[in-house]
Amino acid sequence: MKAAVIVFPGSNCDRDLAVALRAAGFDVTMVWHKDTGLPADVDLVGLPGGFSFGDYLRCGAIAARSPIVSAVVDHAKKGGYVLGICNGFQILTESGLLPGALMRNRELKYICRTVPLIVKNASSAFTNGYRDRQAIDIPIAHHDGNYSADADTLERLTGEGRVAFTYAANPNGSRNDIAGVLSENGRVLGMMPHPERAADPALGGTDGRALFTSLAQSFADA
Ligand SMILES: NC(=O)CC[C@H](N)C(=O)O
Repeated sequence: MKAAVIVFPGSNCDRDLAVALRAAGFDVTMVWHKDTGLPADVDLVGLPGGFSFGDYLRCGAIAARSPIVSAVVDHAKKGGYVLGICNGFQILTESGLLPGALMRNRELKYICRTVPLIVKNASSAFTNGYRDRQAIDIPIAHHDGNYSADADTLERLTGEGRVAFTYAANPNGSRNDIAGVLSENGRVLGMMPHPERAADPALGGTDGRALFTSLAQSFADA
């Protein structure tokens, strides 16, 4: 099981993501954003949280034009798995791999706290270790986490079971309380909350761990 974690200038959750993936059994390679190719036979690409390129223009907009992101888009188009967390989710919408956009939080403030989520789809490769409707606590840390998409897209996401997680108490104004969405084939997940920050008791919580073990189990079963 091979994973690549992409490192952009300003990433700050890349090592945490690598630690969580390694704990679940992945062999992880860190890949610099200027590289043009992913390691051979990579199963999963992780786009980490942080402040890539200082959040200039829009969060994730410059990172989405990095050389490596073309390779990540090709990987996804071939049916590869991609996990984008927080800034990684913003990069996924900016690169067109996921629909919608992450706008400024409703109160225009940076929010950094643990929030309750509801697992809306427990059948994806990312979430099969959870139960449907399970309540979990995961930290958020963002100023642009307000998920927005047009009405048709929101209806499609809900109808196709592509809303992976919702907020139990909406902290940022996201449409339909959306905290994480899946691609049409279920192999790309973008989420604003940080499961890698809740994957070890020493971090104050373990509700994020099942996301990494779900993935590991999915690859083991494949
Ligand atoms: N923790 C993060 O990845 C933050 C993402 C982005 N810089 C924001 O604040 O919205």
